[in-house]
Amino acid sequence: MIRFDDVTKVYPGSKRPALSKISLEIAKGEFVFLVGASGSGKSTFLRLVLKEEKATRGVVRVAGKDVAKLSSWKVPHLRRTIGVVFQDFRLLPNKTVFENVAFALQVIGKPRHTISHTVPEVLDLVGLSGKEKRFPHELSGGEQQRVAIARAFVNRPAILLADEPTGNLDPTTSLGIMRLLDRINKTGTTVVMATHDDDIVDQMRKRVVELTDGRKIRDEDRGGYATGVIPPVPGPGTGSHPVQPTVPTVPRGQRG
Ligand SMILES: Nc1ncnc2c1ncn2[C@@H]1O[C@H](COP(=O)(O)OP(=O)(O)OP(=O)(O)O)[C@@H](O)[C@H]1O
Repeated sequence: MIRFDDVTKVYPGSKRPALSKISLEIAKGEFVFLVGASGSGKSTFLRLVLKEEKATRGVVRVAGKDVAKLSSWKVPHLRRTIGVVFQDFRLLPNKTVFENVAFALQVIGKPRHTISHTVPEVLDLVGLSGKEKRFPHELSGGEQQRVAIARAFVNRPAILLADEPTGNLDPTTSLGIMRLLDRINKTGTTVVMATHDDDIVDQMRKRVVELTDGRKIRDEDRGGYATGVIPPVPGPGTGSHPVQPTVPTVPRGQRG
């Protein structure tokens, strides 16, 4: 679904690459966490997928297509197959919940009758039925992020990119958002999420790709936020502070 072949990105005027020689494949339906310190290149990775930035070297493929070879009139089509969610929600403040989600369908020319039945469906999916008429300032942060996810998902994109979606939320609210992203992933949507949230990564046990200074230093199935330990599975009797087993982790592709 997403494939990087030896991709390097150097921003104009910068000496150090934001991404350096990244090769990686994300299959349809995968859930991948992108982790790494601030400035390690996570957002740049997402921008290259969206063709908001061009790779300096290497090839970025999305749904089998080399994005560098897409003519400019095909870029909106590429972006329609990708939903995006940000840390700061980016809702339209003077539109209601319904209108924020409906707008995503209006701009791609969906007819009114499609909008009137699709928007309530997706608002139900994200747990916001009954709040259609609220404005963003009348919602909690978690609810605003649910609206943003509804808007990103209403067109059933093949890929959902999330850049620090829990960055402004408390731990409990964050967990609710992660459950929602997990549900969306289970519908077949490929999810790539950049995050600094170690608790979330440790609890979810998904594929983890770690970047340092633009280089990929780890790609691990069911990984934790940090290298070297498999996160604990909370279970009966473990309480809220389960003992963390220190066992070798399994690099991607080497699992038996
Ligand atoms: N538009 C730009 N022009 C020049 N340099 C940029 C630009 N955007 C990002 N960079 C640089 O590229 C590097 C990677 O930045 P990027 O935003 O991808 O990192 P990040 O891992 O997403 O960071 P954060 O976790 O803080 O969002 C950084 O050194 C940053 O300063």
